[in-house]
Amino acid sequence: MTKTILRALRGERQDVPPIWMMRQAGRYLPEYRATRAEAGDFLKLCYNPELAAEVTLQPIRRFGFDAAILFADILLVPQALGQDLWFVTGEGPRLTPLAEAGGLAALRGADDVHDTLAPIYETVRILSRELPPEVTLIGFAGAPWTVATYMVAGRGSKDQGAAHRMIAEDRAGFAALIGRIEQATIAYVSAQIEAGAEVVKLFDSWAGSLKGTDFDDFALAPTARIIAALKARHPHVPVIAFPREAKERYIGFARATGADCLALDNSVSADWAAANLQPDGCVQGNLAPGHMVTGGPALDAETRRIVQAFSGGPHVFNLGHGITPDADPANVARMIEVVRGG
Ligand SMILES: Cc1c2[nH]c(c1CCC(=O)O)Cc1[nH]c(c(CCC(=O)O)c1C)Cc1[nH]c(c(CCC(=O)O)c1C)Cc1[nH]c(c(C)c1CCC(=O)O)C2
Repeated sequence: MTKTILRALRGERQDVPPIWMMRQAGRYLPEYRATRAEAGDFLKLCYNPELAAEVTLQPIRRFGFDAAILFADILLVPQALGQDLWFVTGEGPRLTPLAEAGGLAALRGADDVHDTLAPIYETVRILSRELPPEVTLIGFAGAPWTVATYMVAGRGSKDQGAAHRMIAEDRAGFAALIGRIEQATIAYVSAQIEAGAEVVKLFDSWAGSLKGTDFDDFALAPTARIIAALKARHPHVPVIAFPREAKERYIGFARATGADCLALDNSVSADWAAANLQPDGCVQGNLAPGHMVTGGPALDAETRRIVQAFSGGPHVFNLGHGITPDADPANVARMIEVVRGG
């Protein structure tokens, strides 16, 4: 029997939507914190296939989600391209800003990423052996724009100002950077699929800060080219696109890029998305992650409202963004119970 997530991604409506959660392996779980301590730090955990597979499996064992997402990070691609990467506890990722690191010319070619990323493919192989047969394995990468914002600034930023400045000052140079990330992403994600990933998700977490033709050139077009390249090699592997905070640019995004499913943030309304996006294919997401912290009757009500809003078409239940470290695992268990009819 085809797995529930694959059925949804192929456009099938189901009475009970399949469910998984962004950042389901993470610091809100005590078993994750223990395994990360055993690995040493977050990056060592990403590059340790046995332990990365272990943390991927933890939320499956604890909650029985319908999908597991490979444990890794979108910033491993810039690292594989040769940019220094480290994480500052409590603050987030740091890279040597691209201009200081010698610019695009100093980066490796897109086909040279596999030496660094080989342990990730090993994690995927372990997971495809060890996951329960009904659970779907999702691979992922960052979309080029979001990855580029970190590469240019050397860190996360609220407004992605450094990348926008580069677009204004050197549009051709920025387009070349996007092209390099795009090629590396195709190589990386193809290798994940060949190792056993059954679905791919492309995270464009900062898509919302691109407007007009910048959105077309740096969010929509690179995503469309990546999906076209993946579909040429692996036509049966569904792709989930996540142009977070794209607002009205969500409309038509699935059709224009060839994505099989749109992941929704929690700023769009479920009724609007059901009317405007679901007719084009599967939708995923939308529950505000804060409910995993606060729980209670509002969690039940919002979960039911989203299930109801999307009940007329293909739907994968998920949050609108990643679960936060202060979340209570009991609220996750309750959300799943409500989705499955409790
Ligand atoms: C922008 C982005 C990143 N990474 C990712 C994105 C896109 C999705 C989003 O918008 O959140 C994607 C990501 N990061 C991680 C995963 C693993 C799979 C999963 O969802 O469980 C995935 C899919 C692990 C992680 N990636 C990170 C953690 C926390 C690290 C830790 O354990 O200390 C995890 C579990 C670190 C990370 N990684 C990144 C940041 C900004 C941070 C710091 C912020 C934070 O701490 O939450 C870059």
